[in-house]
Amino acid sequence: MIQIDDLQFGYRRSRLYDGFRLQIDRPGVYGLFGRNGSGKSTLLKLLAGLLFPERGRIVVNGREPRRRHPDFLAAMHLVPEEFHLPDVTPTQLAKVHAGFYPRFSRDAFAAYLHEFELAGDHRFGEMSLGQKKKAAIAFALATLTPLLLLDEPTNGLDILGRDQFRAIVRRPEQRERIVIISTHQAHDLETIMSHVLFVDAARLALSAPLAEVAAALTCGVAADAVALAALPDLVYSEALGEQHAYVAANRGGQPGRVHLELLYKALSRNQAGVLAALAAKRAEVAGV
Ligand SMILES: Nc1ncnc2c1ncn2[C@@H]1O[C@H](COP(=O)(O)OP(=O)(O)OP(=O)(O)O)[C@@H](O)[C@H]1O
Repeated sequence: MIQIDDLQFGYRRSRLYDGFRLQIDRPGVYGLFGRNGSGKSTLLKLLAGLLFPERGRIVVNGREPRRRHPDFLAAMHLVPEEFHLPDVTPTQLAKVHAGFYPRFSRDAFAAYLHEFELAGDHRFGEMSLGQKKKAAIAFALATLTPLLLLDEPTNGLDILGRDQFRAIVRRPEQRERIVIISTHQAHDLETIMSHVLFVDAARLALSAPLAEVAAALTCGVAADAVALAALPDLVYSEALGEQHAYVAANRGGQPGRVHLELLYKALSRNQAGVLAALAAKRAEVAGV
């Protein structure tokens, strides 16, 4: 479980986080979104205890990451965007590093390598960038730590690799963990994500279950400008030739599919509109 209160952090002169709060108390796949430079990688490093808050408090599974307590390290795994693997094989990697993770599953690791079409005896030095990334992800997913942090995991994976990644994350043994995935590849998360987190301007602008977003907002395509103009409570739109893709408040309709790329644009261009639609839906559900 994660609790961040009043976090302040910056590099040298720039203040990246100020009064930042985040609470995660349920397992799930949390998609972490935000503009370039908004601080997603930094947040993952703070959660992993690789960077320390200037002010405020971060607690992960009852421990402060900055203290790097052995119990904390055994319950968390981070795959950074860029990483180095020694020139060994996946099997040798598991032999050496599995011991750090009490829940590590050799069976799951073998199954994930198989899913990614990787051989356990293939040296990392002879693998392509995408293959190394798959091996690192397979290892990370096999640790079964209660917290898993993945920074841009699907960057460098081919189209089938992205499918394979989603298939592994959907497996039952992954459901008990908190998996936070920072990404710009919104489509890669659409079918596996349970919660959306959006960081902006030093704060957490949005933290919501995807089901709540689906109930509050409708993503769709209007046939033309006239149909678009007829939509009540429009939050965001963009032209697609004659047609217009849009995000609008969902007034009493059934929850539909959330188009994450459109949601991201709506949050970037009209954050107040998105938040107002969510607040209205919460009030409606609460019967206020
Ligand atoms: N080691 C560092 N020293 C100084 N500034 C840094 C350092 N690392 C990151 N920054 C700055 O902090 C800000 C946030 O960086 P971060 O990598 O956390 O953003 P991000 O949201 O992950 O970005 P992207 O989407 O481009 O990957 C950026 O303005 C970046 O230039």
